[in-house]
Amino acid sequence: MGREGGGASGRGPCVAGPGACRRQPPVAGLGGLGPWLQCLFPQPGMADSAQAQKLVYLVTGGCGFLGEHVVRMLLQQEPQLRELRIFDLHLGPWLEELKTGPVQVTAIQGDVTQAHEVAAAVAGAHVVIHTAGLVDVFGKTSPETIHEVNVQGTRNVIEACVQTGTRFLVYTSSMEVVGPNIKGQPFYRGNENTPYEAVHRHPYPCSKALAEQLVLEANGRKVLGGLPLVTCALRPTGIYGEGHQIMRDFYHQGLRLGGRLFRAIPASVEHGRVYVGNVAWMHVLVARELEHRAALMGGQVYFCYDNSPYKSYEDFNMEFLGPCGLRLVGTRPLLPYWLLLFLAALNVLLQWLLRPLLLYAPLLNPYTLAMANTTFTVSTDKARRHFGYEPLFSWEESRTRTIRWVQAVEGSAQ
Ligand SMILES: NC(=O)c1ccc[n+]([C@@H]2O[C@H](COP(=O)([O-])OP(=O)(O)OC[C@H]3O[C@@H](n4cnc5c(N)ncnc54)[C@H](O)[C@@H]3O)[C@@H](O)[C@H]2O)c1
Ligand SMILES: CC(C)CCC[C@@H](C)[C@H]1CC[C@H]2[C@@H]3[C@H](O)C=C4C[C@@H](O)CC[C@]4(C)[C@H]3CC[C@]12C
Repeated sequence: MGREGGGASGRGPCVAGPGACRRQPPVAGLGGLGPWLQCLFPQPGMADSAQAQKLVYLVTGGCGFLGEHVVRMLLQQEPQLRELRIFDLHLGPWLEELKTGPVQVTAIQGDVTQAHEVAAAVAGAHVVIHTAGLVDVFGKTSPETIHEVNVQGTRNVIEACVQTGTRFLVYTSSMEVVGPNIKGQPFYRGNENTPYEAVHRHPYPCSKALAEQLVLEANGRKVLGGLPLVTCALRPTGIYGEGHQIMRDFYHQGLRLGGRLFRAIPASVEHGRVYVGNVAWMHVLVARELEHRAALMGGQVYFCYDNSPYKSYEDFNMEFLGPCGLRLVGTRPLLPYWLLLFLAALNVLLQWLLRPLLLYAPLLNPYTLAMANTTFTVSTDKARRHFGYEPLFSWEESRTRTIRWVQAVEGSAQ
């Protein structure tokens, strides 16, 4: 079987340097009770798998938006799990509830930029899912820090695998490794092989591209014991779902504006979105299948996709915010693009002027405007062909879960 790669490989240059399956149905509605109930009422074949609980997984960034879903998904869907290590700079209080289940849950407070902390966490793990990262496109952190966490942190994870003999590494990359690029060229329903000039300037996509490259190049390196490291990278588009901070920000902004949001982006600009539960499920499947399909999957990249509809960023958000009482005003953008660009540039200036006094980091800046205003959507079946991925959550279920979560945010804000 020929190797896939090519086109939208995301290995294009960063023009600025670092500065610049076995599918199982979800245990619906059980929350963290799934594994418990499965123990009490074993399904056919469960006795075997319970005896085979032998694997140790490490999830870096396991307390983040995606990381928490990966952690919960592993506990629900990976019968071979014996120990789950959760490594994060900030540990969440919700981890406590997981510690009473049948899988040993080990919470490790640590920093991926500290090689010794990473090595200690990785030692003895069979699989590492590396989701930890600094997601900052708003200028909250310096480019150097973004590089340190996203690139050096990933290098530390790779070296820890090599030094301690861990063979399987799954890296959470991003669509931004490919685009939108600095020229604002559309990527319309493309796949992993679609030709596209992946050229970036912003520190975040640059760091993700460099880190992904490190991960893919590490595939095949000999780890302690002499066996080869098997790596692959998952590239989610814009993730949405329970816990999505930016959705929460838009919701609160809409409430402040009297229940209205004002259209800024033409409805015709498609922005790729994928439900967090499906992204987590893809991570679990890849982690499971890497061993059996190392020759096919090692060194590969996969876009994360599901059946979420193709829409503009704002129209997509309204799928959830609409049922929560918000309205998107205007069928066309209310402000001309040049004025939005001017406001975005003004925000950069204000951020710089105010920096000695406070952190001013609004959602609108030239980079976020370009992202929202450039078509970037994926249409691929590579994950299905390579490891049998099918979305675990339908669009209807993803939508319902997200709406319920926004409504709960509303309830808790009152
Ligand atoms: N949110 C998206 O739309 C999206 C899309 C594509 C890719 N991604 C990628 O998915 C991953 C997770 O993103 P997210 O949206 O869940 O972000 P998040 O900020 O919610 O989660 C990141 C987690 O990493 C942890 N972390 C940060 N710095 C760390 C450090 N130095 N050491 C240890 N842990 C550290 C944070 O504490 C946090 O819990 C990131 O790698 C991101 O690049 C996210
Ligand atoms: C012009 C304004 C009215 C709207 C601004 C929206 C802006 C904050 C949104 C638009 C697109 C969003 C990004 C996109 O969904 C994909 C990713 C990839 C991921 O790796 C990190 C998050 C990120 C950058 C989203 C951040 C918020 C963006 C820029």
